[in-house]
Amino acid sequence: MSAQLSVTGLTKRFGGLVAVDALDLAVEKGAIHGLIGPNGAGKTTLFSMISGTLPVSAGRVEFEGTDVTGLPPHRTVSCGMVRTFQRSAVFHHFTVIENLLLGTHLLARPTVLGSLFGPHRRFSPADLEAADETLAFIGLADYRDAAAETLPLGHQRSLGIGIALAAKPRLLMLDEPAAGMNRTESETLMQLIRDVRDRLGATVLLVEHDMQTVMGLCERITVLNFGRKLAEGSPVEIAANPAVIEAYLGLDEDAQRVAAHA
Ligand SMILES: Nc1ncnc2c1ncn2[C@@H]1O[C@H](COP(=O)(O)OP(=O)(O)OP(=O)(O)O)[C@@H](O)[C@H]1O
Repeated sequence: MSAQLSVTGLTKRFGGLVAVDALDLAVEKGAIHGLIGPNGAGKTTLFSMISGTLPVSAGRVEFEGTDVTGLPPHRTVSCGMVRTFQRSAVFHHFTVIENLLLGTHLLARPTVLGSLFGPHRRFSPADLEAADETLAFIGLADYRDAAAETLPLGHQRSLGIGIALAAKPRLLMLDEPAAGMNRTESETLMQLIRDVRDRLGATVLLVEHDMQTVMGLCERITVLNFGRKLAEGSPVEIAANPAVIEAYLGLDEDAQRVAAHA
């Protein structure tokens, strides 16, 4: 099977620091693929290069056979790749349905102002219908007209995913979606991510520190360390990999989480 996302020799240098070092990564269509690694391993930098928010120093990113290296974010979105950020990216003062409506327009525009005040600022009945569909899909129909800032963290994260879904991604990239969540919230999130793959057919690539979420959700996991690929395999293979456990040693919390799944 050929990869939907193919990263070759991708490199990011910040002055003398090589944050991502000649990395190769293949993500299969329809996979839920996890990216883990100790703090500073280069996970977010990799995401940012793939999604076009950070220029690459070297290497190539191909999506569905097209070279998307260095394209700005609104172009990668048009190609079908949508990324969320570590902190939940919702518009706090807007209602839930307004957030989803903005998502439709925002993600495909180069600037926020362009989306709010540009020629397409009026929402059509079709936009509203699509936003309501997404609202039901993310399980927030009861909160339709609530201000986003009043939602609990788990719901805000679901809304963040809903905003990303408005752009109809074929690859959804999630940066630490479960950060700060309690177990119940992360279970709900995991089900939503499975639904994104199973019901919408999107591939999911996620960075996550919460091992229970990663191990329970992903079919394939890539481990980064110092900007390089340390290991790749199924959750069972990764949890039993001595190099992976070694990389996490000394980082007490993460080490315990990895060891707990070995
Ligand atoms: N804009 C920047 N300028 C300089 N150095 C940076 C910049 N962004 C990241 N780095 C450095 O690059 C390395 C990789 O950082 P990155 O945030 O990608 O790691 P990460 O694996 O996502 O870490 P975490 O799990 O803590 O989010 C780190 O050493 C970081 O300090």
